[in-house]
Amino acid sequence: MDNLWIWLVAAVVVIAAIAGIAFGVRASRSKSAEVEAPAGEPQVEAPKAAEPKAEAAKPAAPAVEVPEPVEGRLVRLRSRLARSNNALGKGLLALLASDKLDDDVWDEVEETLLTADVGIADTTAVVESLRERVKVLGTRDPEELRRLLKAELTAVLEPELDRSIATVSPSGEGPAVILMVGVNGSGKTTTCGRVARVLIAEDKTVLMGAADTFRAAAAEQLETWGSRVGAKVVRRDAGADPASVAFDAVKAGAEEGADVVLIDTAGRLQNKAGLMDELGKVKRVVEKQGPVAETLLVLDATTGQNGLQQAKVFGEVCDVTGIVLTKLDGSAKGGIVIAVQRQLGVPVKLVGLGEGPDDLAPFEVGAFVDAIVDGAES
Ligand SMILES: Nc1nc2c(ncn2[C@@H]2O[C@H](COP(=O)(O)OP(=O)(O)OP(=O)(O)O)[C@@H](O)[C@H]2O)c(=O)[nH]1
Repeated sequence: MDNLWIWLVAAVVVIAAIAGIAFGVRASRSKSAEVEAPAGEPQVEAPKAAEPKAEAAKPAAPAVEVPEPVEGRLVRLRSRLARSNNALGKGLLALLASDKLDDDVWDEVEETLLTADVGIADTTAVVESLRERVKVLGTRDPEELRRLLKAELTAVLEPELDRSIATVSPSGEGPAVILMVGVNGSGKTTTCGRVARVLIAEDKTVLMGAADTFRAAAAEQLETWGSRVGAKVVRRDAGADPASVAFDAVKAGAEEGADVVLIDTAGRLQNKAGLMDELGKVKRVVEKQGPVAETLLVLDATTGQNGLQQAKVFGEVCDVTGIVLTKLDGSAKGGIVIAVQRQLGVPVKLVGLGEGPDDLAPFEVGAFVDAIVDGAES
């Protein structure tokens, strides 16, 4: 009997020990699972051993961005324009509000416009017309003076010019080809990427050609811009003939039915004859497949008079149809918009007001003048 009790107790102890070990293992498993799951994230079930490995290793497809709508961009970026050109509007309004509007004051108005790079001919035109109207109306009311100043600036900015970006080929067939030209560092590659976003926001299909084969990083930079919005980029090795890359890009664009092909070219100094000839060749070769729809000259607004000289030389080499003024957010010389339009006889179509992907805005005369004159108050 005693032996039976001893056997019974021993059996209970053994069963309890086995149950304890099993429970311990389960508890520690679930604990380690808890530790592995990042805080705040839902716990994901561990993949079953039978699942194929390749599936787990597959990289996630990059998300395609939806660019910001184009309409109203300049209004959104107005504060940057007003901030960089605060002195211009403020200075002009302060002068017009002087007790006595005599010759000295008008000389100062002229000086302020010239300092903002408005250019001699337009400065003279604005001052003469403003002076005449103030005299005829006999007004000294600040609101009336503000209105007159805005009207004069608007008039020299030629609001009637067509500032749209061509998205149809002049031949009516194949993609509209847009060439991006300018000196080194003016922002051509960035502008190519940002124009692609502008066009994609307007439901166009875009392909880009990396014909800047001179700067090794330019093609990669362009590919990054393209991949963000799902636009294909045609590129070749560094040092390849830019004209042949441009040709291939236009061909690929035609084959794929793209609406627009944007060609990024290498930055060139306007006084380097060889490079300028090369640019002419890019254009000629592209035109074997059809006329170029648009040649956009990308100018850095901070370069002032030098930018005007660039505009002149590029205008002679490649028939510029529109100007993109970049870095206006960093320039107090917003008057360059007026001067460069006058110099080339073609409109400023786009302005860059920051380094963000959607900080490129269609140029609107009204919003620009408002930012410069009214921005002075903020
Ligand atoms: N603040 C500001 N920076 C800009 C703007 N547009 C371009 N940039 C900057 O200007 C720099 C030069 O731009 P890129 O696009 O590389 O110039 P690029 O003309 O292609 O240069 P190259 O290939 O050397 O001729 C970059 O750091 C851009 O982010 C703008 O509107 N505002």
